[in-house]
Amino acid sequence: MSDMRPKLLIVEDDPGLQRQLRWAYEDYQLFIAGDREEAIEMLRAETPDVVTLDLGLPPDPDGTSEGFATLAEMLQIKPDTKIIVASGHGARESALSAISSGAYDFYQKPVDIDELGLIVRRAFHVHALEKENARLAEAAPEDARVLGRLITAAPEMMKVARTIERVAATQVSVLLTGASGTGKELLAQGLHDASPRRGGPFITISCAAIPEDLLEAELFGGEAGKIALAHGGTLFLDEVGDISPALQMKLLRFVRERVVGSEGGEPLVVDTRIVCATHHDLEAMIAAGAFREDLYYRLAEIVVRIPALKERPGDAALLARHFLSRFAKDMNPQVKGLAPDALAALDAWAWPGNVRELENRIKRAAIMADGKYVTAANLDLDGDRLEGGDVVNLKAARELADRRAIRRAIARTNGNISGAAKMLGISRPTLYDLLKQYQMQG
Ligand SMILES: Nc1ncnc2c1ncn2[C@@H]1O[C@H](COP(=O)(O)OP(=O)(O)OP(=O)(O)O)[C@@H](O)[C@H]1O
Repeated sequence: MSDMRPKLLIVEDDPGLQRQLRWAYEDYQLFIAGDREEAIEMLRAETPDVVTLDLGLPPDPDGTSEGFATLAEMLQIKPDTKIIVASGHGARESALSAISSGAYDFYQKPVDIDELGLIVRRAFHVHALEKENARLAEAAPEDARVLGRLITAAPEMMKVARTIERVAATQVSVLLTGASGTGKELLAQGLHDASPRRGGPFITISCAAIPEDLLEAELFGGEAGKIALAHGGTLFLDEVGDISPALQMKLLRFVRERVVGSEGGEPLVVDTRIVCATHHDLEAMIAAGAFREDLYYRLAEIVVRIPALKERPGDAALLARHFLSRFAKDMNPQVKGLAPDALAALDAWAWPGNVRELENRIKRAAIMADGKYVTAANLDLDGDRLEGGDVVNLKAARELADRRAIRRAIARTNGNISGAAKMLGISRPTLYDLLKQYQMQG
């Protein structure tokens, strides 16, 4: 069976230390190089994701020149390699300049195996994250786009989009039903854009947002009314279930006769296509006498039900990435993606406000994130925010990240330590050690 463990390359010229390190990493496939030439050869042959590199290599074992040359060459060959450099005691400066040359992290000799183990593990974790985010950033946008601006990978939503495309070419009236924030307006716009009327205006009016007397003027107010403005295009009546019985009557008359009154008293003939949306159950409203049945049948020749975000598997993450890349670009360019705990939290959330809520949360998180990745805490979906206070130093930050990842893995595997260890990419004994170290038992 092929070895599936992640590959770690150790570049170290001291045979004693080589031996010591060989025993320390049971979770990885180890490759050991004693000088630059061997290191480069192994990098090319095995393409390890993480490398630990001693800066004092022959022929300059007491200096750092050969170490820096190796670092530069490796990064040139494989820039995504996470290289952790080792510096001698008191050589903090060279460690820092290695970081500015592209090293991922550093540790100081003499080696503390536990500390180095933690750094190596984090390096693998970060590498995996970056790879996953890069893959998704490449894969998602174009093929996940339907009807122009709609983003989805869920078959339920694809079906909706296909229906919209098909009815767009016809003259039938369409009623979109679905909860708030599911994308009804976006779909109505998509319908207009896919229809022969795309060159005409797309006029929207939200019937719930305007008091009744104003709504009447907005709709029917002669040449300046929304109905007349939609001539040659599409009129989108959002929240049509909220209009009063008197206005329902007037709307019915328009739908039948296709004319509105003008200032001069002459009726204006309006050629527009009506698309409606509502989050109400109109059939129940009809049964209760709150909505006219005759109007309903005029407006709803085709009814398209839009599934809630929760009913579209995978879409929360897909949309989150889309919104994040948009907002991060404008507001916080260092943010590159979503951390695994954020993805897990997106998955677990019920999304009562649907895509609109998701969009707002991602916008806020993009601003709040202070690293490369948006976390569950940034999304405000994280139960354990108490720990999210100011981070004192890198060690504390690592511990915090470890604790979060561990707690989440244990929660997701229902307390199964073996399963959680597997999910975290570490051995069971290592996980037990961490639980003890962080006093997370019980
Ligand atoms: N599938 C999607 N892909 C990309 N953006 C989306 C998607 N669905 C919704 N949005 C965006 O989410 C926000 C809410 O969508 P929209 O206004 O269309 O929802 P709605 O159902 O009309 O909501 P409401 O009933 O509250 O008016 C908009 O900014 C819209 O662009």
